[in-house]
Amino acid sequence: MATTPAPAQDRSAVRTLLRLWPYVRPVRARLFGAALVAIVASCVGLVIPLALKWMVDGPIAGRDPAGVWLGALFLLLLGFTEALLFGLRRWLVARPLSHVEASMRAALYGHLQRLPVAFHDRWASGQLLSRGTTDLMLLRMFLAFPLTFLLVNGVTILVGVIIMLHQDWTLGLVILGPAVPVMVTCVIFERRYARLARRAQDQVGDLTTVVEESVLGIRIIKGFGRHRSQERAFRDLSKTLRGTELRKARLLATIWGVIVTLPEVAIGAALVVGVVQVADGVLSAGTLVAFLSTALALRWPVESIGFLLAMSQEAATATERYFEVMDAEVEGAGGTPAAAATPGPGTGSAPDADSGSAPGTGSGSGTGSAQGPGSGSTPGLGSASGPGTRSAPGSGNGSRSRSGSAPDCDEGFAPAFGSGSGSPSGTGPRPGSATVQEKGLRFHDVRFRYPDAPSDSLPVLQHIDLHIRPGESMALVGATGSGKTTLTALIPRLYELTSGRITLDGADITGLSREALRAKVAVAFEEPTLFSASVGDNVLMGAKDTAGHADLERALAVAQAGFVHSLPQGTDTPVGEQGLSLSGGQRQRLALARAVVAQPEFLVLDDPLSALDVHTEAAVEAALRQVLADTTALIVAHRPSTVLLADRVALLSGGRIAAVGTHHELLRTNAEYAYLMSGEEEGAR
Ligand SMILES: Nc1ncnc2c1ncn2[C@@H]1O[C@H](COP(=O)(O)OP(=O)(O)OP(=O)(O)O)[C@@H](O)[C@H]1O
Repeated sequence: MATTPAPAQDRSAVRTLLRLWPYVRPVRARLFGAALVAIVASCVGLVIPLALKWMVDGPIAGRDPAGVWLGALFLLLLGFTEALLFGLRRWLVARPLSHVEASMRAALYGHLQRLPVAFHDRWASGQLLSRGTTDLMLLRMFLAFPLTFLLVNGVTILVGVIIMLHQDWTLGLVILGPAVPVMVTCVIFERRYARLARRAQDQVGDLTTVVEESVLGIRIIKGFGRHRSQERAFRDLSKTLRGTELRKARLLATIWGVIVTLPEVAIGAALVVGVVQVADGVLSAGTLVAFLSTALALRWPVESIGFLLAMSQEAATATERYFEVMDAEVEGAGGTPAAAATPGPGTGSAPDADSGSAPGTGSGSGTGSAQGPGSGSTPGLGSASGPGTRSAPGSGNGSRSRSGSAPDCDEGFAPAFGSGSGSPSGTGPRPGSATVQEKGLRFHDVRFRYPDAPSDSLPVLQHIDLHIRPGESMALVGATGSGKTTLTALIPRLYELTSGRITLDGADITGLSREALRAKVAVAFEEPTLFSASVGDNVLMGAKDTAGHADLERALAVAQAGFVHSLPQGTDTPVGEQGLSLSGGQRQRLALARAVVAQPEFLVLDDPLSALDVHTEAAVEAALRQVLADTTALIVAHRPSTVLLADRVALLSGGRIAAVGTHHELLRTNAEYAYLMSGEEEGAR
């Protein structure tokens, strides 16, 4: 399970909450206005005891009914004004705060999209979901309530205490007696509550993860009859969360008890002292009434401090959790076009070449201009121009021309790669363009270790030197877990290299802007992920915004995905969440269509035909051959039928390229390869 970073110890809640300022800034006028209105409303409430004093010492003592009616009317007016002002405050904050919540949520979502895959590998999805939902709701509630009322209540208490001291300072001191113990309790409470709030909010994230996994994996759970154990896991987590929530409630109850009891005792004591003073004739009855009314009016502002502090702590925790994600470094947009155009030692081989770019700073400086000259001929998907009529793979001389077998081979395995007959246009060196050796897709001494792997563990890939020539397709074969998927993920920079370089037509991929890189390279993964959108939208996701119906149809034809036309709404049919309304093979064909729709220069396919029946596979292969004729491709393959799509095969073993050659050469010369292919070899022949 992914983890979340350990919570910061003893952080300052105020400092943490201040980080919200950039989001609150645009609505500051409304917020301050609302706070001012609330302060006025509270102070209006404090005038009521003074009006009472006037009534008791005046019209009531003088038995003046008209005065009493006048006083009552005045009290009614004050009460009405107070209610109206509090209503106005609510109206002032409601809309801007929902705007703050929405903009924070949008910023979080945008940031999540830009974070590297390594980040998503580390973080449980439930933890991210809970940050985007529960935590942001807590923040909105904090801005709407505690933020204003901690200020409003503070001012109200201050004004109330001044009024009370002014009425009778001895009674005032009696009332102020519990202030110090209440404050000490609040400080202790705050620290403990902060720890519990953090724990509870993390546990909500864990619970969300379990729910999400269970919903997504419902078929497996049902298929294996695991619903009871899932329920148990869920129940255990909810029990833990309930325990934390109960501890929070107990803590809140304790502080509430202290905050309510001590002032009540003080009011009781003030009442006794006051009555004695009135009896002694030192204090007027009206003053005592006013004093006690003021003290009672302050009860709510004092009592609410407990839960306002609790809500503030929860908001501070939510802020902390929110910024744990927002502070994570996003993928840089890439290097400069210059760097891209001039490959060479040191150009961007550092794995963190793009790190450090703060959100929003990645200005995508690189553009398509980074492409090597001569590489721009976009292959027509269905055109099958030139040597598309490749002879049966495995013949050792793939009819597709190659630019010589020279030093593009790896680590000394250089079986004679066929007799590359003829030379394809666009592969020869031109003045100022990348040399023959540089053209195509090239791995230069690539080493890779997953960012979260222990530093003393062996890298998944090391000393990878591989050259896929322009227009060539290479199959990547290796045992399960040998690192094939990892290798393919490095080309579109889903992960940064630990060391070494990958170049496309001589341009270091770290020097290309992400946009330019992803425009050149298209990928289809083994797990075909679809989104809850229409079939057409899912496929066109791989194309430029300008792509239209013709591109869609061409890509569907290549992927043999004609089945979409028999769906109820054709290409407009929604595929449902994760495309689960389609079969695995159908999903895989749509993912393949998405990869080829943009007619990419470089195609990376991770075992793209694994879920297809033999007939569909043969049809897709026939169509794919046309695409591959003009595309430089790396195809992860487990089966000879897929391997046969490629001109050459690279065998990945022990994290290294162990051999490169044609299918038949490797079958003859490499025991491991022969073993890997043996399962289906007979059938293929
Ligand atoms: N995100 C990750 N974090 C850490 N290690 C990983 C991660 N993904 C894969 N690995 C490890 O990297 C190694 C290579 O995995 P990879 O998926 O590249 O193998 P593969 O050759 O594609 O396997 P298969 O043929 O089964 O698809 C495995 O040992 C795997 O455990």
